[in-house]
Amino acid sequence: MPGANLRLHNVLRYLHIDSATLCQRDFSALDCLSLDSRAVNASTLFLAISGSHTSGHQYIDMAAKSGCSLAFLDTAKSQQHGMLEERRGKSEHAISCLFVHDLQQKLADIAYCFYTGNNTTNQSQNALPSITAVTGTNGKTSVASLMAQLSSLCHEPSASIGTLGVNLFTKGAQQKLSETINTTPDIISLVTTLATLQKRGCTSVMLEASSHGLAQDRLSKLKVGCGVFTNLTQDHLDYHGSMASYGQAKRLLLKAQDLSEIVLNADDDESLKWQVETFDEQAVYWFSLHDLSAKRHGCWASEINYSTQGISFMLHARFPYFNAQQRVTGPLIGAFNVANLLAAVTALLAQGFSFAALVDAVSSISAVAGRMELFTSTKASVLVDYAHTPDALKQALLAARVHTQGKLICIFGCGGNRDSSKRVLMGRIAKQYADSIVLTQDNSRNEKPSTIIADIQKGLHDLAPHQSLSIELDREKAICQTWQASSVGDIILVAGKGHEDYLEINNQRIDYNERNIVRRLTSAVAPRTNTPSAQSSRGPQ
Ligand SMILES: CC(=O)N[C@H]1[C@@H](OP(=O)(O)OP(=O)(O)OC[C@H]2O[C@@H](n3ccc(=O)[nH]c3=O)[C@H](O)[C@@H]2O)O[C@H](CO)[C@@H](O)[C@@H]1O[C@H](C)C(=O)N[C@@H](C)C(=O)N[C@H](CCC(=O)O)C(=O)O
Repeated sequence: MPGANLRLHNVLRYLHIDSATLCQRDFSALDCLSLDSRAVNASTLFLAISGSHTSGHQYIDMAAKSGCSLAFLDTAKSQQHGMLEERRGKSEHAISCLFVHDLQQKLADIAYCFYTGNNTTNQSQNALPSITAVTGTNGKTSVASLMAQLSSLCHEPSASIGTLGVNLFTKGAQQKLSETINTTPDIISLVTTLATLQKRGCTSVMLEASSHGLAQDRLSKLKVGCGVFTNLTQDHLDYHGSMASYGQAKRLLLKAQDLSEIVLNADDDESLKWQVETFDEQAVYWFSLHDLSAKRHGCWASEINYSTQGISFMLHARFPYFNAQQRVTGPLIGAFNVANLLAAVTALLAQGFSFAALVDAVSSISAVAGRMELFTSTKASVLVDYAHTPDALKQALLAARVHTQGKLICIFGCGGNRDSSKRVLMGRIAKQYADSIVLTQDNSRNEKPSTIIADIQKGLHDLAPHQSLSIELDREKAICQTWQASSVGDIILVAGKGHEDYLEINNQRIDYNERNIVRRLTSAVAPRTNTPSAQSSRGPQ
């Protein structure tokens, strides 16, 4: 790996700027790139470009204050390419500014030169981890995470990049490396992350490709070997204007460099549009909850069982060079997760993974933290989920229902100082889909918890004879007491907090980690097993 000066030298060579331009100033500390003045320090080369709201040029002084010593400024043809200017703003911190023509278009190549020393996209990317991009309205995060877990269980360390930040998986164990501002980061952040991951031994990366990211060309200089499309439902119309252009933005993935394998959802009509737009050299694979038509290659599921231990189904794979089938089991909840798992397995098989190794690996996967995360025990199984809107609560309860053999118990509250109209709706949904309801505190902020609970109760009149309602404001106590009173076959859905690690009460954040509370409670009695026991005969709803 080139040293800091060598990195800069590589970039200057690519830009056809003589290194002597830098007048022998010492930039040896530079070891990373950033587009954002808020993220720079003494070792950052700041790349100032224009955006839709503002321009990086306005933040040169701010970057200097943070210790940044060199900035590249995007410049029109009127200014001389390669001109160096010393700036000393109000802060008295000096910063060297180098003017670069069409900096915006050169960002990817600058990043490749800086981090890999190569100035061709092909060479550079071969040195970095391979990329699978996952797009679609729902399931991106889960599919990317499942793929990274499975790949790491079968092969080398693998990573996911998306809504949950940058996560590195080694033999299935997850390590969070950093947060991401955008689901799909800008090209500079992406190449920076790929270089960091490569240093840590990571060989493959599963990247969430948002429609904004695709529409804004964030991936255009990235070599994406495999693309996965999950589904399309209504979202982001404020940005894309119509479902047609939202769908079109997603399909821009087909134009990604080097895309050779595409995985489509045979149960989603939008996939047909993808199929029509694929290029000859792209191989198409499918996944489905139903038998794939004999002409299609890919994976499907049959004999799906949902239990308090998770999902279990017969995995069928039909690929050009092999056919196989075997039962797989995993601690995941809901038909949508069967689909997510099928998408992940199909994409990995398409890339040459062994069927037997993948089947083995499935039993060791975990749900995404705080998203229908299953904790099994000798009493009820507990699901920790982030659902905090009426629709999300409904979907979580519907998914949990098919796994329940006894009672479905729902523990939840609502936030304070926010949209109060959802409270009664969430009450109604709990009444419609749960057997027992326990109301408790969520982030009440500076509202009285009893007022919030009274609002939820307005949706909980006239419960059926088999239903029960209780109230316990102390959230941890509510969970412990409910679990103590539960029986084998019951499922307790604790909704609202998910992966968060605080409660906001009286306008103060207090430490509160629901996943740890539930893990302690359930594992004190029995460690989690991944082997489904008694299974529900009910199908997905
Ligand atoms: C509308 C939109 O997508 N905007 C994105 C766009 O911002 P922009 O072009 O408006 O940039 P700008 O704010 O004008 O700033 C121009 C330049 O000045 C820099 N700057 C700006 C301010 C400052 O203090 N210092 C500084 O250096 C900026 O880093 C940027 O380089 O380019 C930025 C850099 O790549 C993105 O971070 C930013 O995403 C904003 C944060 C955002 O909220 N985007 C959402 C809509 C989005 O992209 N969401 C999708 C996920 C959607 C989903 O699936 O749910 C995503 O991929 O995250």
